[in-house]
Amino acid sequence: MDIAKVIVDVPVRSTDRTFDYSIPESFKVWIEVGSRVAVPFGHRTVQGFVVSLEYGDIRAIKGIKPIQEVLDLVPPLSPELVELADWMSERYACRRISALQAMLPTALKGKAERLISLGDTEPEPANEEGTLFPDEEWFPGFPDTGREEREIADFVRRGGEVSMKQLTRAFPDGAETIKFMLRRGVLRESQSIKDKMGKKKLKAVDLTMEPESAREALSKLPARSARQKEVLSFLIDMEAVLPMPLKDVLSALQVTAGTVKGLEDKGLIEITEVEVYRDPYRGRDFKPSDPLPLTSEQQTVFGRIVGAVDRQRHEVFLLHGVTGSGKTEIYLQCIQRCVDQGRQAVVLVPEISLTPQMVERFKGRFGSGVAVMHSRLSTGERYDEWRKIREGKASVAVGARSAVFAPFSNLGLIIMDEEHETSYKQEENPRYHARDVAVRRAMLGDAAVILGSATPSLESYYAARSQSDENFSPVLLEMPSRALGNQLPTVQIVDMREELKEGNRSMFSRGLHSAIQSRLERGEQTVLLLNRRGFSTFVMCRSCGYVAGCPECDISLTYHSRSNNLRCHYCGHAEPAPETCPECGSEHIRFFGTGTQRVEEELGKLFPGIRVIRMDVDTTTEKGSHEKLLGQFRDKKADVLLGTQMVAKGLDFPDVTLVGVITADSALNLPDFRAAEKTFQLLTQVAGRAGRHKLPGEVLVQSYTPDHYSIIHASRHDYASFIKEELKHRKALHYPPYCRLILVTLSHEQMPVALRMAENYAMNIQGKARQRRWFGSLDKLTADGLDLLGPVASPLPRLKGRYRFQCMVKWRGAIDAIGLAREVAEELEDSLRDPVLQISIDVDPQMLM
Ligand SMILES: Nc1ncnc2c1ncn2[C@@H]1O[C@H](COP(=O)(O)OP(=O)(O)OP(=O)(O)O)[C@@H](O)[C@H]1O
Ligand SMILES: [Zn+2]
Ligand SMILES: [Zn+2]
Repeated sequence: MDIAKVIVDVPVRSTDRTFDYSIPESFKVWIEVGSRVAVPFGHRTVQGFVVSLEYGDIRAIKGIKPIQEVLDLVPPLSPELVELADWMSERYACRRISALQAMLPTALKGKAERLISLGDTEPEPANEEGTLFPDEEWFPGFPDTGREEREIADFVRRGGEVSMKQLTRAFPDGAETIKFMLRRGVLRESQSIKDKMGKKKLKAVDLTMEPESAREALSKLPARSARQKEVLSFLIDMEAVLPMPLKDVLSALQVTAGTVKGLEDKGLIEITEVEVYRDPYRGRDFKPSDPLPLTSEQQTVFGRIVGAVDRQRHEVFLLHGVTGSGKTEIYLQCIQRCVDQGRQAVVLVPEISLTPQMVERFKGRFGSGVAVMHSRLSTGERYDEWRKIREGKASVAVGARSAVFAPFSNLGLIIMDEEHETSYKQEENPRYHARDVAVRRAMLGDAAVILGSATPSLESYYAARSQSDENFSPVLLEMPSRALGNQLPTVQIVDMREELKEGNRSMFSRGLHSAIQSRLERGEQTVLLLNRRGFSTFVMCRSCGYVAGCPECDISLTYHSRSNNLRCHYCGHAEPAPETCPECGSEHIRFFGTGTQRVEEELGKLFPGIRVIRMDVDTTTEKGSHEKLLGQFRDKKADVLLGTQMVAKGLDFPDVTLVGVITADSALNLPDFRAAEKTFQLLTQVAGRAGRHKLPGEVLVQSYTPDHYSIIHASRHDYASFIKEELKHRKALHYPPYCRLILVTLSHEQMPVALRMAENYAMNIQGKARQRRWFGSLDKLTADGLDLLGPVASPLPRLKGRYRFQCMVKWRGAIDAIGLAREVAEELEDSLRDPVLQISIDVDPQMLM
């Protein structure tokens, strides 16, 4: 191969294509598709990724430059991942470089670095006058410039090559001289790519000779070197585990580094550096677990999945199993099958449920072969877990969203737990959804996919049922009963309007109050969920439960305090905020809001002495705090676990018999067409925490809209009925899964400019769609086509000093709407050449901000 096609890491759109570089002879064995290289680009050296290799006559290509450096011995990306990045760039209208970068740990985000080495010119000779007057006091105005120059040259010579940073640190006042030396060619500058974080090295001690000879040397050591003799004889005994970390030697024998150094000076041992992995779970024991005999329901599902795993065939399964049905056990046994075949597996879990309990279940079964990747690890730890995967030291990766890019070479199975979770969608560029990426990656590599959930997303469930999408038609597998044979907990809905009518203004209904009381008396535990999503943005009547909604869009209006009005973020409808309830005339109409802290205080007042663990963003920022709080709750150091969404998922505590939901409705009122779906999912999940073992569970759901179908169906554990009703709404209003969305946000520092751009964008995309005969209202479009809503101000109308407007493209069918949205954006950017203008494209948005 002679030519490498490289995607360069330069943040402008015009570079979103490959550039050709020649491959120097000495690099030919190292360069593969997926290699990371340093290449000259303009006047700089930049990082790039090799995406293909070609034969060719490099002399025929004018101006072709050679690759400067290969940055890793093992390419950080596989050909499969490179192909996946290509697909992502089309699927999500993002640049190829941002897709490639999303696949790598932060530690590998290389930056160019200036390197200084000696040039051909000799430094200035010693200044004779200067040597005559060594005290440097003579002749002000004639400093010995030669001396500083020689010192700098010596420093560079010793290092061979030093970075500009090191040099200026060593000679803080030497900038002038360094510049002068560079200009005369005494020093030479080059550029290289330096990683953000290196590998961790540890000093280690090793014998320089066979134990036999070492023993002989030991006997010859003089008696006064008693400490040294002790060290040497220890090392001889430990021969099998050498090299041994220096610090372990020091602490085992209580000797100083000087003693060990003495032995090195005598040539008996050597102190080397070994690479170590920063293991975030070092020193932690995980209870080993054996495969459980499967229940018959599990057996059926397992048989179906391993059929695909054994044949190494691409197939996608949607595993719909109620809470506690034993989905995790299925995951574990499928992984085992996959690993037995010499392939690897990835388990994706939502960040928030990547609890120690979860990690323990995988580490307990597969030991150190499990790499864990999540955002609470340090950059170094994450890098090392990633390396463990790339270097073949792990065969299972458990992690959040980005673990879908785990650099396995022969991935056979991808599992996505709680597949309905919105956190699988990345909200910043590249705006990918890990579910789609997982399915695509598995397709490229003949791997199986399991999407598991007690409440599958409408998109997945609909796709499984209709089998109409050729790229995504999962096989539906159901597990309707719990693995331990116990019942799902009973759920009671408490009408909070009634409570208010009867004079109870507290946030706890009488029912929930007495339920907590009885748990305290029986020594059982309670989980309390405060759903904070959507608080204080909507207007609700406390007397009748009325919520102000948009007459056009069937979603709630958002309150804007500055203008004191209510607005719809889909269509732009606005109206003044009401003083009294338009339904019942009550004055108890207000903006809703309650924090976990207030609930905690209230608990303390109502139940003196109650022990509460509060889990929310405030109490879990510190590293390890999550683990600590849950550990305390498991050890029964508290009666109540109170928290936000975090307490709803994945927890499996035997003594939790009561789950209380403070207000079920808050998320219902978000300006989001998925509000009902999210409410149903959250209630089902949190209810599933109760009565998972021997003791039966009870769930109390407080609500101001107890008749809402999402709440009623959740209380009956009736997924099918909920889906049926929700699909009806989606169909009538043309929302996914009956169409797809692209959210285009345009922002600028100047409001009128931003607005004009957004209007232009809308006009242009409509015009082009019309030309292609795609445009029309989805009501009337029977087949393929697109419609456009907006422009309207974004729900966050001003962000970081920028005004934001959005257009929503609704489309369906086989048209290339994504390509069109991108094309119109790029044309607008090209015609304006305004660097302040930003256009972001979010395909299949989850958050409509
Ligand atoms: N075959 C089995 N035999 C005995 N116990 C089992 C079996 N399968 C699962 N269990 C136990 O049942 C409980 C629930 O299982 P698990 O946590 O895997 O369910 P899940 O479907 O993942 O639940 P959730 O969606 O609520 O997190 C666990 O305590 C688990 O150890
Ligand atoms: Zn009212
Ligand atoms: Zn509206």
